[in-house]
Amino acid sequence: MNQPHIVIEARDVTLSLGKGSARVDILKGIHLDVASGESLALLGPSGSGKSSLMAVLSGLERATGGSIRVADADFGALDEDGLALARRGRIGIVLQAFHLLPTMTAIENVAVPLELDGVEDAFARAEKELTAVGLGHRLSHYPAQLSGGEQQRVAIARAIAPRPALLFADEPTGNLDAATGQSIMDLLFARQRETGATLVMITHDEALSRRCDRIVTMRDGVVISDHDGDGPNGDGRA
Ligand SMILES: Nc1ncnc2c1ncn2[C@@H]1O[C@H](COP(=O)(O)OP(=O)(O)OP(=O)(O)O)[C@@H](O)[C@H]1O
Repeated sequence: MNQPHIVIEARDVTLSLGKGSARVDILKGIHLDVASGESLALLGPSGSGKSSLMAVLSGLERATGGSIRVADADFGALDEDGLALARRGRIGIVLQAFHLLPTMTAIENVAVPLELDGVEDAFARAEKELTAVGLGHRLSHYPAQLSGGEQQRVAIARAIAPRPALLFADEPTGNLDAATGQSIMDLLFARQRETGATLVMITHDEALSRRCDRIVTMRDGVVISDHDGDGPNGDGRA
């Protein structure tokens, strides 16, 4: 069998903020390989460093030490512009607060970033993505006219529309009721598998984490466990 392609390679990654007595060591030597197409849940108590790890792996924040390669880009060797370019089209992010632009309709929220990236059929693609998440009848609605679950579906469509190799999600169901959260996760997993994207998802929900191929647990800035979940590429082994 072929070796899986590694899309995230983190080696001894550290993140410290502040200087002198104000210095806080947030990530204390993270070693992580994530294979293409894998879904990975990041679990851990509040303050354990999950969001910080996601920020450095997605190129939003620069690690203090160690090395990070994502989709064959060496993040340590890139300046801010290079990091922005490396993220563009390769990395999609879905956050707990949906961060839709309130003055734009659903279709504009998805299409305008595509247009800025030079995609020619941006509106046609946005319509297709919104239809795929069940919002074909809500294209011209503004975020304020949509429910929380619908807004999160727009955010998912927007993150997936550029066909990123990597999808990061930070508690994507945190603001939704249980039933809506469940349907959003069904959708996120379905779209992730259809597009072959790798998914890294922060969650506090252990049941949800088990739906991923792999569960990585952090505590106090380090990984304390890494095992298979029940997702199609994991086999449920502890
Ligand atoms: N800008 C900052 N300056 C100082 N400390 C920070 C900063 N950002 C984060 N921290 C600290 O780093 C630690 C890790 O934070 P992080 O947000 O990554 O944790 P988390 O596991 O995602 O938590 P949560 O589940 O509550 O979102 C926390 O102790 C936090 O207070």
